[in-house]
Amino acid sequence: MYRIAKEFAFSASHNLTDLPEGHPCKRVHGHNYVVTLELASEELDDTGFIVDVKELNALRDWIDDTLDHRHLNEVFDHPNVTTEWLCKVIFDWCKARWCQTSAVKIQETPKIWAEYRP
Ligand SMILES: Nc1nc2c(c(=O)[nH]1)N=C([C@H](O)[C@H](O)COP(=O)(O)OP(=O)(O)OP(=O)(O)O)CN2
Ligand SMILES: [Zn+2]
Repeated sequence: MYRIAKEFAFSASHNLTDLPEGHPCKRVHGHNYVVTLELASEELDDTGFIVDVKELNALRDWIDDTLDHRHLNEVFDHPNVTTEWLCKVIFDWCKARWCQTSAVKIQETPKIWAEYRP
């Protein structure tokens, strides 16, 4: 199996609305998110690529236009944009474009990451 991965970064705010009163993450706060998109394939194209990594800049453009410097609760009209939940959203966006999409990992803080890998 061949695998490639590319990182993308954005900054955004969110609040986890359904957490109990007093939990700090119930308040609006921000993160510098790092998204890692992974693609996997048993085969390579004629150039020797799974996918040209340049093509993956479509995700960078979508992140810049949709997520960067925005309030994620508003973007998704969702009360709890957790890192896990966001991994699945980005995974589905990528899978619709690149069938080789195999996982999306998001680093929310230097100490926390989540991954969606079917
Ligand atoms: N399973 C999850 N748990 C939590 C998530 C999440 O996405 N998935 N998110 C949060 C908050 O967004 C929060 O911002 C996390 O950051 P922080 O409280 O700073 O957590 P740290 O572990 O980095 O900080 P400590 O001070 O070490 O606790 C909460 N939970
Ligand atoms: Zn948070």
